[in-house]
Amino acid sequence: MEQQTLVVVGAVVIRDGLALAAQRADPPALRGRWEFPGGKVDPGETPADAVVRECREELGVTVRPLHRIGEDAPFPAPGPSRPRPAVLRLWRVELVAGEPEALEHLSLRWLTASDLRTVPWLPADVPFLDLIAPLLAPGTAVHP
Ligand SMILES: Nc1nc2c([nH]c(=O)n2[C@H]2C[C@H](O)[C@@H](COP(=O)(O)OP(=O)(O)OP(=O)(O)O)O2)c(=O)[nH]1
Repeated sequence: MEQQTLVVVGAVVIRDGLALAAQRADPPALRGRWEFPGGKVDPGETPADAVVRECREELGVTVRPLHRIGEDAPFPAPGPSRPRPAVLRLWRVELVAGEPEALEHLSLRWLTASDLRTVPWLPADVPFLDLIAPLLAPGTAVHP
């Protein structure tokens, strides 16, 4: 039987020309890799609502989705027995309230365009970096 494609949303929080990147804590195979805060869309939930929910759960902040960045990027999501077909869908979001905290991640970093490729991203995120870099300040952050 064909498996339904899983939709994973990621929030690209940009503030003062810096993009927020989050370092995964788990599962062990993904620990230490970097991603955009987010997760799986729940049944009956819109992807934009999932972005807002995940940012509240993972960062403790309120965000407002602005627009999607690029197209869905297919990737094999790790499953309990074998990988599931999934797509990564990124949204640019505005930080409305709160200061992001690593509630579920190992750490957070604010990245400039030149910092963007200095962290080991999950593979599905890499094609998006060319679209995100032009939205960011060019130089190296003083307090990344
Ligand atoms: N959140 C997020 N997940 C990503 C990104 N890139 C990428 O390949 N993934 C993968 C990692 C995971 O296999 C999957 C998302 O799973 P997740 O564990 O974050 O989802 P979730 O928050 O809903 O967690 P759970 O309820 O299943 O525990 O998508 C990204 O930028 N952000």
